[in-house]
Amino acid sequence: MARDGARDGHLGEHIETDLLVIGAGSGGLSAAAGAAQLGVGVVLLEAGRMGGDCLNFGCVPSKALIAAARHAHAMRTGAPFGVAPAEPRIDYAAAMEHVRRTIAGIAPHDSQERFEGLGVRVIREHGRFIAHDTVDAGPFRITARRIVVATGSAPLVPPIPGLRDVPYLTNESLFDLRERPEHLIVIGGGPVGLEMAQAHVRLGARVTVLEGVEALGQDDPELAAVVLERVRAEGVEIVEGAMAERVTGGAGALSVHTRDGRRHDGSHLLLAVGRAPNLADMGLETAGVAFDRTGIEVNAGLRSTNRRVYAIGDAAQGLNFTHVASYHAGVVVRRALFGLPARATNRHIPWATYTDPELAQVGLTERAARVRHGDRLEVVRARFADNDRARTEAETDGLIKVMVVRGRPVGASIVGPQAGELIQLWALAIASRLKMSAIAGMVAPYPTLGEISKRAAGEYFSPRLFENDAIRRYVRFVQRL
Ligand SMILES: Cc1cc2nc3c(=O)[nH]c(=O)nc-3n(C[C@H](O)[C@H](O)[C@H](O)COP(=O)(O)OP(=O)(O)OC[C@H]3O[C@@H](n4cnc5c(N)ncnc54)[C@H](O)[C@@H]3O)c2cc1C
Ligand SMILES: NC(=O)c1ccc[n+]([C@@H]2O[C@H](COP(=O)([O-])OP(=O)(O)OC[C@H]3O[C@@H](n4cnc5c(N)ncnc54)[C@H](O)[C@@H]3O)[C@@H](O)[C@H]2O)c1
Repeated sequence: MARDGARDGHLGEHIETDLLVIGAGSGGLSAAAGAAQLGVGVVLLEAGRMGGDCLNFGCVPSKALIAAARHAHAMRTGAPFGVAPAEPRIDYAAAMEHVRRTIAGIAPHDSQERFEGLGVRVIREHGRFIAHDTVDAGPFRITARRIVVATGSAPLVPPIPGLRDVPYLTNESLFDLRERPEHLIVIGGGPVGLEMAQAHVRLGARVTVLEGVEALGQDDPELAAVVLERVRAEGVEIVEGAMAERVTGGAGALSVHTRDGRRHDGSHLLLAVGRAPNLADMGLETAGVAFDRTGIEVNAGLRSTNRRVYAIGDAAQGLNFTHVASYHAGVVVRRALFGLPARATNRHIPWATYTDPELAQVGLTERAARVRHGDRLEVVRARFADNDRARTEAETDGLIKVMVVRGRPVGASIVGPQAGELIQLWALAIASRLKMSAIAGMVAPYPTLGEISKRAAGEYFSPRLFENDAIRRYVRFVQRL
């Protein structure tokens, strides 16, 4: 409902609505679509591009560039298959054109027009709280019964001396490049850094990754090591324990000085040292919404310290993934619109890093499971080297580890081909509290990479079956009968 704003001293339009969503990225779009389709009045604010980070600067462009790089890599590595290896002639601008086309192809799904078609009132303005239930956005003042903050995050720019004096790239500018960097220095060995490092080396750039602590440090170190070994073998120089402390030089010739006293020279610099939630200039204090540098403080129902205001996705404290933002949106819709006691948990949330080989995780890592469950933990493993499909593809690097407590998986870690696809079975198993017997009993088509999951479950039961004297005696007894 819109009313004349002049009465409250505001000269623009004053809108009253059931739900105001701030931010049209993965989280905000899911929340707005869900609510609008239930017939609720929704206003959606977006200050930048519809689709947010994932579509414009994150998942989609990075995976599109990775796909281009995979083609280049395949040309160099055909020898074992009898295909003469050839050094590809790479048109970096054309690879980036594939990135642009991919974004453009998906954009209509996230567009203003589509959301207006769903009945959402889309306003392309920056939102700022002026009261606990009211947000100003350009000429609009919006009062809402419920407000969802889905403002996402931006690349963290640390206060490294000299950094602001050199042209540096982030995920927001990298995909605008049309000329291949000659020597890309990446600060940060997390998923952004490693995915883009491998893509660039495959596309013919020299690449150095400087990681202050441990590369891919959020993942199981044994599995992360498999990725790092491959990425290094492809030519990326990965320096761990190399905290960037100072940057010197200028466009085309810059140097990063690390705490260990070394200097690393390159032509371009990519910052990939994490994310900062987009919460500045939002008037959150005015609205009584508590937050810190990691995001808005929320309870299990994703409600902030202001009971009308929810926070989802990268704007909330917790994991930063597109599927988490969408999952959060579902929790908020169920809670705010249906009044259901929905709660968000990370217990069953998977994530994957799309290097080659891929690295995927759901639930507890071995280290975390050991701390939580102590001696009750059993870890079963299976290797891609023992998977027939992986052999046919000559993709035998990698393994799966499943953390099991009292017959149920509490975590799974996979490094290897299509780990991001393979982790999904374990995400389902953990979410649905399935037993290992359910996985062992599943019939998987042969030959598939997915058989590795069944094999891991088999590893759990093998010692129980084949090394159990009572079972052996019973089988002998049945045979005598
Ligand atoms: C390079 C890279 C690769 C990634 N790859 C993956 C991947 O493969 N898989 C995966 O799951 N995740 C990936 N991520 C993470 C993923 O992009 C984010 O977790 C996801 O986009 C978060 O969604 P969101 O809705 O919380 O925020 P966003 O998508 O960032 O959307 C927030 C929106 O809010 C708008 N906004 C901000 N403040 C305001 C305001 N005050 N008023 C109005 N609008 C505002 C912004 O303009 C933005 O459009 C990647 C990230 C990066 C950087
Ligand atoms: N495949 C995916 O799902 C995917 C891909 C990319 C990004 N993401 C999301 O985006 C988030 C951000 O990714 P990211 O890789 O930017 O951040 P990250 O926090 O995961 O990794 C950043 C790395 O930079 C290092 N670092 C920090 N300061 C440094 C310095 N001064 N010098 C050297 N190293 C330094 C840290 O030790 C850390 O290892 C991830 O947490 C993830 O949630 C997901």
